[in-house]
Amino acid sequence: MALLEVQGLTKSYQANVTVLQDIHFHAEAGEFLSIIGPSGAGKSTLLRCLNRLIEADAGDITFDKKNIRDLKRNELRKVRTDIGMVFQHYNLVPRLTVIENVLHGRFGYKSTLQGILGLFSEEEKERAFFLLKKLGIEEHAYKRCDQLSGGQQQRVGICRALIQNPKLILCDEPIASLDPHSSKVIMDYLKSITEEMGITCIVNLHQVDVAQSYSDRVIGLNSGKLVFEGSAVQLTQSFIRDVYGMDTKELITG
Ligand SMILES: Nc1ncnc2c1ncn2[C@@H]1O[C@H](COP(=O)(O)OP(=O)(O)OP(=O)(O)O)[C@@H](O)[C@H]1O
Repeated sequence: MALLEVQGLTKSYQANVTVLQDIHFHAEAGEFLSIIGPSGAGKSTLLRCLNRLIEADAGDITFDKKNIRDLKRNELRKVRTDIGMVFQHYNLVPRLTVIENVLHGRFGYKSTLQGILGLFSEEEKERAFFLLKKLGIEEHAYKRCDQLSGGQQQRVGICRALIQNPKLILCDEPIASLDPHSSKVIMDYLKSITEEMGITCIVNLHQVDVAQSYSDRVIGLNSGKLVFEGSAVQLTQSFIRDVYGMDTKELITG
């Protein structure tokens, strides 16, 4: 069985305006899956429905054999420790240090009091340093996050997701605020996470060429409908036109 199975997912924010319509797809363990589509297609809504940051109206989301949409608050909290999230604007606490931000990824495992007091074990701290080293930013561990570049902050965001020991990482336009070099660094790290750690990554992207280079599979949304699902190789010009209604040349990042 796939790690994640989505069936018939539907979402409207307002009556008669369907943002996601009957979406079906799956993601295997260790797979790198991109979601592409024009602005407003529903990519962020879809990603956020997966961990119930946004509540879908209908459909099933089966993650690790559990139907996410049926879970009660405490069960959902537990399942969310298996699902990391990486955001376009990093969502770090700017005045806190890099290491403190990374350790925030352990909050899902703590009681409220432990969380407030910032009680972390030596093992958790060692793991945080290990991850910072892996992402090449251990020298910045004690700097405030607002002293880091965008690319470095995104690496902190990835470390914070990884310290959860997730099975799945959802990345909502992780490179949309970054220059081409930093974007490549982040995409390379995300790819290595799937390959070396076996963690599934689902990544919303605006750049078709990036999706094609990094993904095992791509899904394409247009106006809330799934209009493509297949391997990067199967994503031909004709399918790209179905997704965007235009030629790829306008979508290549260069
Ligand atoms: N909270 C909300 N309330 C009402 N409508 C919303 C809300 N969030 C998103 N929408 C609408 O839902 C549609 C899909 O938005 P969504 O952000 O999921 O698209 P997207 O593909 O991620 O777009 P982008 O690439 O520009 O980020 C858009 O028409 C948007 O205006």
